[in-house]
Amino acid sequence: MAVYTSVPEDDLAHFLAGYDIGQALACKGIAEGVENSNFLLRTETGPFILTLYEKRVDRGDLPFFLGLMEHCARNGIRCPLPVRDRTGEALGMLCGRPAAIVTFLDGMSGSRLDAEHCAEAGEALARLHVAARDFPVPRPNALSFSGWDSLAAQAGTRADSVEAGLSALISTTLDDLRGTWPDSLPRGVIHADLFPDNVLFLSGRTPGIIDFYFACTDMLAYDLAICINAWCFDAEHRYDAERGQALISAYDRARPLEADEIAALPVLCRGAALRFLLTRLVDWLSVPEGALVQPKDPREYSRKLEFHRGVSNTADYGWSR
Ligand SMILES: Nc1ncnc2c1ncn2[C@@H]1O[C@H](COP(=O)(O)OP(=O)(O)OP(=O)(O)O)[C@@H](O)[C@H]1O
Ligand SMILES: N[C@@H](CCO)C(=O)O
Repeated sequence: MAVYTSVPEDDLAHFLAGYDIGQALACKGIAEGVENSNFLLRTETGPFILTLYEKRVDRGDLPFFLGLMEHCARNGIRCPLPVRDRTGEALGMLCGRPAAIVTFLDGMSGSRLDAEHCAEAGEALARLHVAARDFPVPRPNALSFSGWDSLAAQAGTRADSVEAGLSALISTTLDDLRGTWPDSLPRGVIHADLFPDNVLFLSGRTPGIIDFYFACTDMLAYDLAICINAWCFDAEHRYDAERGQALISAYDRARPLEADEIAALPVLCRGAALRFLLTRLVDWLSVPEGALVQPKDPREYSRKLEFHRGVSNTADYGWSR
């Protein structure tokens, strides 16, 4: 459950009075997710998602995210659309938080992932990269390599209270990446959080893509590395080469990878594993008082990082062209 900010009925009624979607019939906090306060909002005109943006979303970035969703929808991606109020605004304030209403997307997140799910996710990611290619607004990635030192400093040696040796693993990985992090790969708009809970499968339809709130401008192959980590390990956090082969080859068919992107995948996967290890670790060590949230376990990503540290080339992921 992730509800950091509750919404009293009369505040919600006042907020909705500015929209043309009818009165609220129900508004329920949503269990999944850890970053924002999400509610399933049903009004007289149908289902919506009400989101109150929390600590990791900068209000100034919201026009980028909402504009990107509209751009992707216009370019064939099945994703939510922001609902604009009577003044044409997609972004408001509710209970002291920036807030927006988006359309509800049908579909289910895959609970038991298989190679088919991974192939669909790989293709969906590549289609998203192609669809967003001409989105005109840049947004630096605050959670790329340049942001990891400060996250590591926030956790500091408290990391070892979560798992013995974790602070050493983090500092060693940061040192390794400092000299090898790529800086000349193809760049564009990336989703940066395309985990299974952000892809909604529905038979006969392209997968729905939600949660654009980490989208930014960065290396496209880094987004693929984030997906390899999120989709291609089993419940015991062991790499599944069949899933990896399915995901990478489906991506490559929809947006052919360049040779230097292929060669860089192992280092990108290490960096992507470190990024989510660090954000999960910081959240794990600092759950706000009273928040209804189940933080995600950082040790899942220390396992994945250890795996990638043993990978010497991309063929080890089960895929080669
Ligand atoms: N437009 C939508 N249509 C249908 N369901 C949605 C939509 N947006 C969000 N959800 C549901 O709400 C859940 C949480 O949403 P979201 O992933 O955006 O939250 P979050 O706090 O950013 O979570 P995280 O970043 O940890 O994935 C999703 O997993 C999905 O079940
Ligand atoms: N998808 C992220 C949470 C949002 O950044 C994780 O699983 O750590």
